[in-house]
Amino acid sequence: MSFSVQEPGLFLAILLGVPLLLFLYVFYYVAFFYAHSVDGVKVPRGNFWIFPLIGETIQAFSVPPLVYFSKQMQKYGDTFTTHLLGTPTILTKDIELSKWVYSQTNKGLSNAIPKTTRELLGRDSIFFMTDDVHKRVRNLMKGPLSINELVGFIPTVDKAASDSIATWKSQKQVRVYQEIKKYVLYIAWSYLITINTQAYPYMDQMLANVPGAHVMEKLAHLYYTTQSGMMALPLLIPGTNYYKAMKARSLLQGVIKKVIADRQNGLVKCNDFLQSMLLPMEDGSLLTDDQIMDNIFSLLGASDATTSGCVVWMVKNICEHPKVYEDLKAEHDAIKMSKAEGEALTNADLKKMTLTLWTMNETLRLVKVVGFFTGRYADEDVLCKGVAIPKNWKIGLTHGYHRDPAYFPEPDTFNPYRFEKTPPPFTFTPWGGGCRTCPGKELAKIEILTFMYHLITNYSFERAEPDEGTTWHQFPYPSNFLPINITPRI
Ligand code: HEM
Repeated sequence: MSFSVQEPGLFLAILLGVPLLLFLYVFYYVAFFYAHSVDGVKVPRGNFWIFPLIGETIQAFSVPPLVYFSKQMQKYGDTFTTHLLGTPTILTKDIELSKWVYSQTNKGLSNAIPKTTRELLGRDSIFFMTDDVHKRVRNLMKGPLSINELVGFIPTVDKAASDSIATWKSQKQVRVYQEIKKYVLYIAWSYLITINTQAYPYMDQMLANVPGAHVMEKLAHLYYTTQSGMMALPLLIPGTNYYKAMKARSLLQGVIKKVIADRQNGLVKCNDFLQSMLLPMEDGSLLTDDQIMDNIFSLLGASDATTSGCVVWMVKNICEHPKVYEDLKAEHDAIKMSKAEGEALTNADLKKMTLTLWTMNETLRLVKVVGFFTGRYADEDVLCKGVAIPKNWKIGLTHGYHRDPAYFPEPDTFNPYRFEKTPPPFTFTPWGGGCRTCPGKELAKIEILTFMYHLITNYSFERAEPDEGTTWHQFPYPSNFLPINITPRI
């Protein structure tokens, strides 16, 4: 259909009607937005820009998140209102408010995770559990993820780090982020669900059409395909990333379900995380297959970008701080000297890596590796510490107090030695807080310290591209995956 000056009525209606509708919509939205309050308390000051669906999304994502936060916080204070990715959002660096939010699981707040991620992680994931179910599943996970249990896993991590570093022998340059991601994923699979091709002969058949030289590579391929759908538009149309991700997930799901069935039938018994998930919870009930599967998926996802992100930023920081690098060499060389050739690291060795631990902490203080926009959705109107969080709004936790000079003098300077003194309570929260505190932090520490030991004792390294930028795609990482020039140490 076309219209022309022969249809002046229609033309005039469109000419006046469209702007009028747009004006009314924006007017309604402005009124609706500013009228928002909880028990008479208005939402914090801020700006949501003129188009409600877009809000400040473009401004917020076109600069590093820290630049955006500090600009808005200078204008509006430690807690401000904005509109990001279609959601009215309150962002805060206020310690009391953050502490309160972290401590809630069942009082009207749920994890703010995009819909696509939710579908791919699975609805029965720990990330979306609340109330008693969350508590019971956390308690079940506590055992296998405790340091006492993990001590027995250190030799496996040690071998994985040593093997990973050994593959660099013929190379002069490696990209740290790519290498570390392979290592972290391998460990996650090994710990969560022991994959043994002899015990699971059907796996070869199920994965026959998946690219990869062996089962682990095929599983990694499926995992990464699933991951690529996490930030994609939820279009279930052949060819889209989301469609491919859902297909990969369904294949992985089939494989894991068969492994679970073998364990339940007692055909295979392994000492891994999955075996612990088959035990009864404190009320005597068992997890369903879907709950087990979704949580294995969730732990794979939760461990991957975070641990890899931490290591890659640590290596970058070490390259840029020669004194720290020299002191770390001394720390690791002393441990190496105390061990026989090829002897695996022990928990006692890891405990000697004090400066490495401080370097990890300092890195996590400066870079929020879990992504800058973590937080909670309000399932009902919430009033907390004088801040109104209306129903369906998001409260985003920026960890901005990590850069508060009152707690961390010269906060923008990389200085691991500051961790010689424990920071004041709740000023340093890289693992979150309250009942959702990261349950994988002990495993992450073992992976990180062990990898740094093998890297530092085997190679001298320097940045190959000192001007490399940062990509802020969900999780921050060096844009070219941090290429480093390496020379074997004799
Ligand atoms: C350097 C590495 C890591 C960092 C910095 C980190 C950080 C965090 C943070 C801040 C949270 C809380 C998020 C929130 O409250 O919204 C969290 C939750 C979680 N993390 Fe980690 N994490 C790391 C590694 C791991 C690893 C290796 C695993 C698994 C083995 C893991 C499993 C989880 C799980 C399952 C949750 C959700 C807990 C719940 O909702 O109850 N994380 N992590």
